[in-house]
Amino acid sequence: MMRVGFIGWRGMVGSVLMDRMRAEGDFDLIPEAVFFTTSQVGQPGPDVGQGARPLQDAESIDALREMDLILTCQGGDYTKAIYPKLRATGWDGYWIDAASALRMDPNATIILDPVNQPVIDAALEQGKRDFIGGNCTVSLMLMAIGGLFREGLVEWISAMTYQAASGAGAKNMRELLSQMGALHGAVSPLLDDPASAILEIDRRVTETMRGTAFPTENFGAPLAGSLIPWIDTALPNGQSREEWKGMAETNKILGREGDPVPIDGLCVRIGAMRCHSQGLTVKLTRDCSIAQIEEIIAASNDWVRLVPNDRQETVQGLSPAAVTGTLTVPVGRLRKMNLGERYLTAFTVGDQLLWGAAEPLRRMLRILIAR
Ligand SMILES: NC(=O)C1=CN([C@@H]2O[C@H](COP(=O)(O)OP(=O)(O)OC[C@H]3O[C@@H](n4cnc5c(N)ncnc54)[C@H](OP(=O)(O)O)[C@@H]3O)[C@@H](O)[C@H]2O)C=CC1
Ligand SMILES: N[C@@H](CC(=O)OP(=O)(O)O)C(=O)O
Repeated sequence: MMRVGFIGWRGMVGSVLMDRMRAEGDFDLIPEAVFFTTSQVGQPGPDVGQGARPLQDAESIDALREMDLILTCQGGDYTKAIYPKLRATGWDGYWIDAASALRMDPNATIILDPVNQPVIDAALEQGKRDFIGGNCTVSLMLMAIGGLFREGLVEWISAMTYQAASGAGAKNMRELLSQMGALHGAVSPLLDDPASAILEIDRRVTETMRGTAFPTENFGAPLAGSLIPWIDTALPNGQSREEWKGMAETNKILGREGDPVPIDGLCVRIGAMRCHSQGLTVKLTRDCSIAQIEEIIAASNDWVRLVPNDRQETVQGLSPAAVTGTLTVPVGRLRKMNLGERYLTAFTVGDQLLWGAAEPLRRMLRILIAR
């Protein structure tokens, strides 16, 4: 593996990827890292230990064809525009992509190696060359409870999600903070006065949130102090596309499209910055003690962490505030439900820019470099 081309490296997902690759010394393993851009051709690229060379044109098929491997975080529109043209030239390099555009293509493999290394190995043996990062919510759910799937314990899952602003993009993270600031600004004199009436504060907050000056250009609705129970586009069956991905991508990741596990739920945007959370209901295929379930989950990968079903530990460790910026995927609130012994509930949190986006990509790059 000689030349690796990076596209989308300065965006939000790409920047997290670059940080992780630097931290793990990944660039030391790449003989030639070539950086592309759609808007800054010729400007100096990043220095990853090989000197800062001029950025190349990400729309030049000729330049892209020189690469043995392309890793893109540029987004689905870029993939749809460039990938078919590049393959049409006969280019047979590896394509690693953060965008969803190619995920369900039969030739593509969705990558999450701590969960589906055997699926990745089989794809490589079959000569497959397209390796696509999964949807953040799906990847984080599988990092959390992949062990239960591995043990054949999952009959079905209902996943209720609490998704961070970052999933909608950098502008949306800014808008969330602007909304928070606008709400605070509307009542700050009243907050400073301990004698002020809380219902008056609440009235002004509501008035501000509903006002035409409230910044909602990106979300289309208030998120700070509220929530948005719809993510992505609508499908004819009433699901949102984000909800559809839960079942479609999970079963593809696990390589069990022929015998799919039913998964469904509601996906909700909340005012967290970059951690997605999920409340899961799992119908187990057989009765299994909580101790056994905890053991299976804890042993399933190096990043999952069991949080005891204890108030203090949950409040301290099972939240976006505790997890953000880390690779740890805590799972807690594990207990059997009143519904019956085979109904398990769990809550999990994960950083959607790390395991939800950048981390599976850099790990796939390493897998390919090591071949
Ligand atoms: N956000 C998320 O949670 C997830 C996103 N993805 C996928 O990754 C894609 C990229 O997402 P994301 O990283 O959020 O997108 P960004 O909007 O942060 O970056 C995308 C591109 O915008 C260009 N750009 C223009 N102005 C700037 C600027 N000021 N700073 C940085 N980049 C700039 C860059 O391209 P150039 O250098 O060519 O100008 C950059 O690569 C998505 O479209 C999606 O397909 C996948 C999983 C999760
Ligand atoms: N849709 C996700 C983020 C994302 O980029 O998903 P996907 O990679 O499946 O398009 C969210 O809004 O939280």
